[in-house]
Amino acid sequence: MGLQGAFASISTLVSVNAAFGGKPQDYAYRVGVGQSATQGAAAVAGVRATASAPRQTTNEKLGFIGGTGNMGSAIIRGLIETQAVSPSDILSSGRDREKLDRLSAETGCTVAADLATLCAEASTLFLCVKPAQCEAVLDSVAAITGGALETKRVISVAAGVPIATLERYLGRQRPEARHARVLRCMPNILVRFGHGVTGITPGNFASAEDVAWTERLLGHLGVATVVDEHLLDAVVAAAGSAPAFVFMFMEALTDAAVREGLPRQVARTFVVQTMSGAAQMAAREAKTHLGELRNRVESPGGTTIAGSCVLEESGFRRAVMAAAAAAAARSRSLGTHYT
Ligand SMILES: O=C(O)[C@@H]1CCC=N1
Repeated sequence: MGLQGAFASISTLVSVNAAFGGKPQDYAYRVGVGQSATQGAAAVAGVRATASAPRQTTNEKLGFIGGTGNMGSAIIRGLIETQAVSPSDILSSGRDREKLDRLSAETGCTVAADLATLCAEASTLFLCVKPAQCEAVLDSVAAITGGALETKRVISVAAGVPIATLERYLGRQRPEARHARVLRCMPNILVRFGHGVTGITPGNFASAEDVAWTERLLGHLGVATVVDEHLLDAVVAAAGSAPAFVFMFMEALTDAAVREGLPRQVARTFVVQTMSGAAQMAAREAKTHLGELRNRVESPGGTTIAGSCVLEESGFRRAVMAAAAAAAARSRSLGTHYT
């Protein structure tokens, strides 16, 4: 086998391993037990903290408004693939009928004929539309559901739209609908594969059971933790936007490896596996300072410290911190815009 062939075999093995590592599929459709941050760290390390927890099933139907968008479809696919929810319990609506049909064909979820059907059948409504569309959609939801609104949870994943604003939108048609059971979430795209992070903030009228239910459900997609609303901007910085920063880092490292001579696909596989392995090591050694983990790789006078010094001289940390601060600031400014 030539060098190229050897790389190809390694690449296949690595991909298969990464795809199936640490994801037992031995639980039936259920809404599982939510994960604390510590349990979440174990889940990141490939140890499913929820695997031995009591099983809980749900017969509730979940309705996704805007289910074909990036976040809506990531949550739907994540819930189905982690077997947290049966496809038959998921309804989706959206503006693009072709995309909806494709989502339904690929996942088994049901396409809701219209918003009225979705609101009538689902007891939890996931609002996965763009922030600017929330007002019109919630107006319609309130008008359609009328007095039945209090029997439903409304879970918004729209970035930057405050709880008070969501409640106000719902209450415009009927003042009592201001008391709707709203929860606001900031998930990241990694919920798609059960390795996501979601910050959850209950609205003023969500019950403790609503909070626990939502934490359990989204805990199936990674780490799901309740945070104060003002901290959702920080969740954007640390998790919501962060996958894009990580992808940029991986892209740059892949280019660098190609420049050093590795075939691109091999370079990509090695970089992705290294990132995944480093994340698992950091999760397993959750009490060890990240700087110490880095120091373990840096031999005195060696290759790594030579590279680390260049990152420091180039302002790597400063750039990362400024990027995260910009993401949080943008999230705050969206919040002000929609107040
Ligand atoms: O870029 C955005 O605005 C959204 C919010 C967090 C991730 N993506």
